[in-house]
Amino acid sequence: MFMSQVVKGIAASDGIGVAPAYLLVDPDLSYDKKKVDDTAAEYARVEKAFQDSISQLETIKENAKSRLGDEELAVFDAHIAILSDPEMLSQIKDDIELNQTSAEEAVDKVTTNFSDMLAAMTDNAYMQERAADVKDVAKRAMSNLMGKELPNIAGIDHPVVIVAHEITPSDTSQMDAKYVKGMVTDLGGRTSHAAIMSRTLRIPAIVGSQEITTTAKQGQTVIVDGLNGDAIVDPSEAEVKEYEDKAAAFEAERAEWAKMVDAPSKSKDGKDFEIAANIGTPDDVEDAMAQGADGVGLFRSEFLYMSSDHFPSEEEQFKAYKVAVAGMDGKPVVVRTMDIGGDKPLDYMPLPEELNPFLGYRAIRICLEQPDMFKTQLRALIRASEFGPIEIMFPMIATVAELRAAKQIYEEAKAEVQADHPSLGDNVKIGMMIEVPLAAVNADALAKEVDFFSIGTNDLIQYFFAADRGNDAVSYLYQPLNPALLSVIKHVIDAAHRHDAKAAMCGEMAGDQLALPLLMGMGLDEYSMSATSILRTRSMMSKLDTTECAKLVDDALNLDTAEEVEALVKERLNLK
Ligand SMILES: C=C(OP(=O)(O)O)C(=O)O
Ligand SMILES: [Mg+2]
Repeated sequence: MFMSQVVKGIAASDGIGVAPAYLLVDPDLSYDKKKVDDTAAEYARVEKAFQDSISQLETIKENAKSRLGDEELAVFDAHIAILSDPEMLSQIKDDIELNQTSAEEAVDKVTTNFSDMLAAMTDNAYMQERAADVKDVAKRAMSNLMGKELPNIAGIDHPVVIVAHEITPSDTSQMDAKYVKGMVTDLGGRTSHAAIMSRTLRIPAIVGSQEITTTAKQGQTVIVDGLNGDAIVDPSEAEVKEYEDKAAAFEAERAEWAKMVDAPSKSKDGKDFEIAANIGTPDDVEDAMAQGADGVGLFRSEFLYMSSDHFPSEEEQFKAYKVAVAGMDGKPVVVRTMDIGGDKPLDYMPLPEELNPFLGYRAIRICLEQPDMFKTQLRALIRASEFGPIEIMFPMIATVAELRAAKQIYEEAKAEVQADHPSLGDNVKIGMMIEVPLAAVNADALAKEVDFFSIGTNDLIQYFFAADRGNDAVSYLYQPLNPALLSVIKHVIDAAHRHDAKAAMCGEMAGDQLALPLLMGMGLDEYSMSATSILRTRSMMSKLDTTECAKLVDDALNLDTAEEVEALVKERLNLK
């Protein structure tokens, strides 16, 4: 009898997608050692595999041209150059002729020697990085030798559902949302960066399924239900029909929300709020405007650094910020200074090996240690403020001393810019993220020093509950509705207001339907979220009364568990 399989995971990005599975899993490249007799034929296999690899890279480069910049495209040229290296080819040839080794063994041995040699050049970071390139190229050549296909996200040119053990932010940045109809991973939590990117790209997604890579086979149809976290592998026709209907109902709801695009962000009783967009690159501004965002509440500037192969210069950064702020047409753009480290490393900026990178040398901690690098970003931002309202926000601030040090460096950067452009930067608002528990508790002292707070609940919850945000095994501890957490959030909002600072939120909780009435009841001013969630939130906000929301907060804070709060909110909202 026909049996589809349902794999359950964490719903990470709304929507429903159906397409054949594209496994982002490396093929098995192991081989048996053997002696060959016809060494000339064996070397001819190597030549063919290398030639095929070059042709594939040329095609991938050609296809990616419209989406990637010159620097990213140059990586393909570097890989082609390695495949044409006469020294490497002659060593492979010698090994086959002299030792009668198989093509697989010779390629494996020689490329491993090359990459080990490069990796050992500890005084030359550039050459060390090339070691990874040689490994990458060797993998392609080996798969061609063995007639196995290598996954290649940038080259996908037909509808697929991506199935992977784990997806990195750099994988998502190569995805073309036109073809990627959904994604399902074994690992990851709702606030992992891959999940956040899938929402930005509007790709229905399920993370933390634990078993999708063992259940789904290459090419098998997969339904991704990003609304409730079910992946249906090899569905029946009836199931496909059922989900097509569900997708149509979701689209109808979306069409209803779309009517809110020019509406103000107001509660039922007429209180004004702001609903802003979280963006990763200046290109996302277009979508933010199309979704009617009141501004950008979080520009994750580190993605600018991550998509480059070198440290972006002041001029390069200035151009990017200018595009973003000009694109928002007078609406404010909050740029968070670089939040590198944790799960967002930079290839060209070696960071120390750390046991706990999320608790380590990251974000503002790096910037305060390397003020010249920090100032380059700040000068670019101040200069871009000529083209629209830019606000600057510091990530991961724990103490008042850190905040003051960051502001001091900002003042120095401003003085440098003002030597050429007097008064530029005088209107730039300065804020900080609240994502370290100590900062949340100490919000009154910090609020005196800033124009605004933005609560980063992704990290705040991770640190508050001591539960890695990307680890599905502890995802039950992602509890935005936990009353103890809610009381801390309320304290942060109240502290901001006591000191005339604005209270914003840019963590994923800001777009959470069940959290919305609670946050409105606490008086949160700005809600910054994936652009895809803006209209749904605005629609829901227009139906909520702030006095009733405030009563809901009082009642919720008297409860003891997240489950009890969830039940209470659902009852008040008349949800099942
Ligand atoms: C918005 C946040 O920043 P990021 O998700 O980039 O860490 C957060 O921590 O909530
Ligand atoms: Mg954060």
